[in-house]
Amino acid sequence: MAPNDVHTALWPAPHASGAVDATVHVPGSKSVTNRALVLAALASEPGWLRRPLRSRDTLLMAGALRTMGVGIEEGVGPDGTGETWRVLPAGLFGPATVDVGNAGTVMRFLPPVATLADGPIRFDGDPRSYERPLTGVIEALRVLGARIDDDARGALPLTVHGSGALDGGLVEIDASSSSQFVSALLLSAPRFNQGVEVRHTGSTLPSMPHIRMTVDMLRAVGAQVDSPESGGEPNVWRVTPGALLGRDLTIEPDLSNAQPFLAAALVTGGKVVVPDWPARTTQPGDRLREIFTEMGGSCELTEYGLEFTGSGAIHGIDVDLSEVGELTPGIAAVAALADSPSTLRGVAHLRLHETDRLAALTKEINELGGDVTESADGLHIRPRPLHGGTFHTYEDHRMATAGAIIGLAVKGVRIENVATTAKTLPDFPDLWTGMLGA
Ligand SMILES: O=C(O)C1=C[C@@H](OP(=O)(O)O)[C@@H](O)[C@H](O)C1
Ligand SMILES: C=C(OP(=O)(O)O)C(=O)O
Repeated sequence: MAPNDVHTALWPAPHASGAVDATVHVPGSKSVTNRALVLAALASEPGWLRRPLRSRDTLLMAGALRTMGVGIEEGVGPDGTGETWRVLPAGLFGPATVDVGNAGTVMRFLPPVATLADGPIRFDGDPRSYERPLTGVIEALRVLGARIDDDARGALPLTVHGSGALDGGLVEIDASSSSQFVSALLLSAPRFNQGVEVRHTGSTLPSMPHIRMTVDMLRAVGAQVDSPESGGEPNVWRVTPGALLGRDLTIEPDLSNAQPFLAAALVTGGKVVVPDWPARTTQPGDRLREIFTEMGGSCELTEYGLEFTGSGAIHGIDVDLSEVGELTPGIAAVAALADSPSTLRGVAHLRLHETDRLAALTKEINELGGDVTESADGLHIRPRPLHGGTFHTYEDHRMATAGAIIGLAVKGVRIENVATTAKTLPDFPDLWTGMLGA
């Protein structure tokens, strides 16, 4: 296959001939890996990331930090076990060019890091990265003392003229289009001269668990953070300046990437076990235990992991997904196969994710015979008998896995560019066929 053909290649989504019964080892969390890389790079001593996710988004993050001077070595952990990245912090410097791909975490978390570099750091990425919201980060960094040349739209491509330090201080932002604006400012803030006080002024704020993940991970490396959850004002976060510790951190499995496998148990009335499901976590994917139970499954969380069992019935759901927006494509796919209608709400910001996910899900499910309509902030899904056809993915990993879920129950679904799952789960096709025992 010629290199470009991968984008138009069609993958015949496997149809399940019976109930699945599988154990699926899900690779590490994208969100945890990329936060851990940033925090380790800003620490005052070396650290380890054990079982990091190796996918397009995390390799872009590691590559970007390396171009700014950080050492990231392949290796084994301090006890001699486990695949590990050893991160060696160093003085950050430019000139350097960062490729953000279409990774929200890279395009938002790294401009604040770049303000601490000595020299210009240019940011560029996939065409879609030019359309994704970034103004909140750019404007906030300017208020905090940074010099940034952008394209006047407040978007990529841009150059951060790092001067080796940033004043920091108080900043107001509207993060209603992405929680990553808040996370980005907090992650680098221990290294700002005055730390930071971030005040979110917008009417809504999506993906709160991801902000809690940022706060928890900052605290775990020694940062002092005041947050709304710890008794602070709503929508206000404060980070005190200070040195960060190098840690030995084992990355949790990516619970959002566990979604298609749990969905397979639900859709086929089977059973899937995901080892190492954390007992406590800030990952939004943990909400699947509740959401997929309401949709017809049941689950048991043990020391070994999560065992999720389908009953054979799939029910529709009326749910606000604003906290867990990245679960929407997988929930929509299951909802299209349910025995009653669903309403998914609170996710208008998905129109500016990897693709316009609300439009893409509506179009692709309807082209298979479905009945989906967009609302102002989500989807109405009325299940209909579906038929085979091409499921376009718009370079969106979660569209590809959503199509694969439908393919389990509907013969003849062909997923365009399944390779796009490499953004966060390069092993997806193999894990999927392995789960099905193919
Ligand atoms: O901080 C993070 O790791 C993420 C935050 C969320 O972004 P938005 O708040 O932009 O939806 C989520 O959708 C994305 O997949 C990962
Ligand atoms: C929205 C997502 O990614 P990103 O980190 O690029 O925002 C996602 O993974 O669903």
